[in-house]
Amino acid sequence: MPSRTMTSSFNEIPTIDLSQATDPATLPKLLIELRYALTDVGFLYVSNRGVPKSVVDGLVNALPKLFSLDDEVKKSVALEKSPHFLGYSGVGSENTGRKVDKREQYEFGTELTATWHDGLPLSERLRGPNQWPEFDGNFRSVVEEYINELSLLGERFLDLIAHALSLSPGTFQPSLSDQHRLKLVYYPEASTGDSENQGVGPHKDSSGWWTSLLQASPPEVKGLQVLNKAGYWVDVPVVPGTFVVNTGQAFEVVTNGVCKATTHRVLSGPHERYSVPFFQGMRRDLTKAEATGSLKAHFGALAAGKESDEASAVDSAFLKGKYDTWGESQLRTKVRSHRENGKKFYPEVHELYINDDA
Ligand SMILES: O=C(O)CCC(=O)C(=O)O
Ligand SMILES: [Fe+2]
Repeated sequence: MPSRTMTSSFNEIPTIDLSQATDPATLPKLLIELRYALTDVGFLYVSNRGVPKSVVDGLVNALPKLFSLDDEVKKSVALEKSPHFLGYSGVGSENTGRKVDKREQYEFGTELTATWHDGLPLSERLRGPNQWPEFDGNFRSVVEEYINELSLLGERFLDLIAHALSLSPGTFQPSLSDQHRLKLVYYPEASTGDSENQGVGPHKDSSGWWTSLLQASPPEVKGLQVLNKAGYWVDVPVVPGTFVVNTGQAFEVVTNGVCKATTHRVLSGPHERYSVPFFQGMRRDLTKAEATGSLKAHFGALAAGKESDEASAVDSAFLKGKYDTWGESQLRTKVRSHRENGKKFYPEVHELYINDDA
């Protein structure tokens, strides 16, 4: 790869048309666009995404009903019952950057059985079964199908990324986790005169390699913003038929900072909003040394670009090398985001994690 210095900022999010990846006539242009999106923006829209419309629509259509279920049903699958941080959490139970996020969510993951026992790293306890609410008989298969499709898309995407960064296909595959995670999220509308409008506070995604976000509300509903290198917030409007894909912290580490995990947030506004982020997981036992080691020479030749001061100040333990494994930093994020759960299931590290600002 030629050496380069990244100085430019961005004012909009580029779009990558995935259908161009299968045609040798369009692939070279696609790779150039993808490389720019990876190195200079960290966010992109993916169109012609190769996921059946029926799978996406099935999930989108379930959301209003899911969030209007009785409190009793929501409580029956409460996150606070799960050491795996899988389940429902209400407005006010999650923090980002020491402030409360105004959103409700159901978190699901690749369906797994719990296998953790004393002696294994605590982060292995993140693996476990989902909690399924009593709801429309079809719901579980709708979610499982969606997770399955997004897992496959994520693998195809990793190969395309490798290609765009002049690496062999399969380069990133050995670091994939057995668990990907999915959130179904509802942001209530902000009340008039409400000075606190943090839907989710500024953060870099800390659940793995890539996030594929489905903005599941109509285009007039705003909320998602990303921080550009000049320190300005840029809107990411809803574009029907696309996913918004962004770099997670693990990918920033692996690429030696060449592909930055871009800071983003959601502001609540005059409309309620639904969204569905899918987090492609990274092996929990992967160490920072292992993650950066083999590709050091490849990415070391590239100057890592500067980000804004606000972005550098965002909590990012794995990036800063504070914890040895990816799993530990992932567990730390979960404990910090859902503190009551952290205290209940992980008392031995709760204090350490919540007091340790990275
Ligand atoms: O709801 C959104 O648009 C973004 C959510 C998000 O950034 C997250 O959950 O990590
Ligand atoms: Fe995020």
